[in-house]
Amino acid sequence: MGDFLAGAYPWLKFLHVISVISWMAGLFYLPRLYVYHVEKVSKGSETDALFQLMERRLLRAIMNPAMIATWLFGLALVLTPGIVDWSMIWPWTKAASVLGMTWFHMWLAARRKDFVAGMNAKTGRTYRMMNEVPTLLMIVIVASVIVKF
Ligand code: HEM
Repeated sequence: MGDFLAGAYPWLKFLHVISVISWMAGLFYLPRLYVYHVEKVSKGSETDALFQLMERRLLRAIMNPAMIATWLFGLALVLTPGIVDWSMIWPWTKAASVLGMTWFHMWLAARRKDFVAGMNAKTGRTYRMMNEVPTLLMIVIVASVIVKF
């Protein structure tokens, strides 16, 4: 299995990065949709239904599959011989940040259910602030995998 993963390494990394880009696009865009949803749309209106549809499609059709693919190809890279040296710092900062990113994804999914139930209690300001979370985590992750401190 080690030999197979080592041979497939460039392709695994290619697939990992493509999945990451798709996942991140959703992680940046969904909180922006929530900002406009909470600030500009009245509950029960036609626009409310349209926002709920866009949010559901973005989460189910793009973000969930992209997150799963990112994890699968990322874990395959972890198992590839000679790629991760756990005595260094970067695998730990990366691991902590991807767990944070996954938590953020789950938080967004829970907030979508609040909108569906007509029970959103968060303000546009909260969603604007939470929008910075994936940016900060992305900076730590990319520094970890590129600089490899
Ligand atoms: C979800 C769990 C994840 C796991 C288990 C994982 C694991 C890995 C591993 C082991 C590598 C190979 C490093 C190397 O070749 O030296 C890698 C590469 C990479 N990862 Fe992840 N990763 C995950 C999520 C992410 C996320 C969320 C991002 C971006 C926000 C990301 C960005 C990258 C990039 C840009 C590379 C290529 C670095 C290079 O050029 O070598 N990864 N990942």
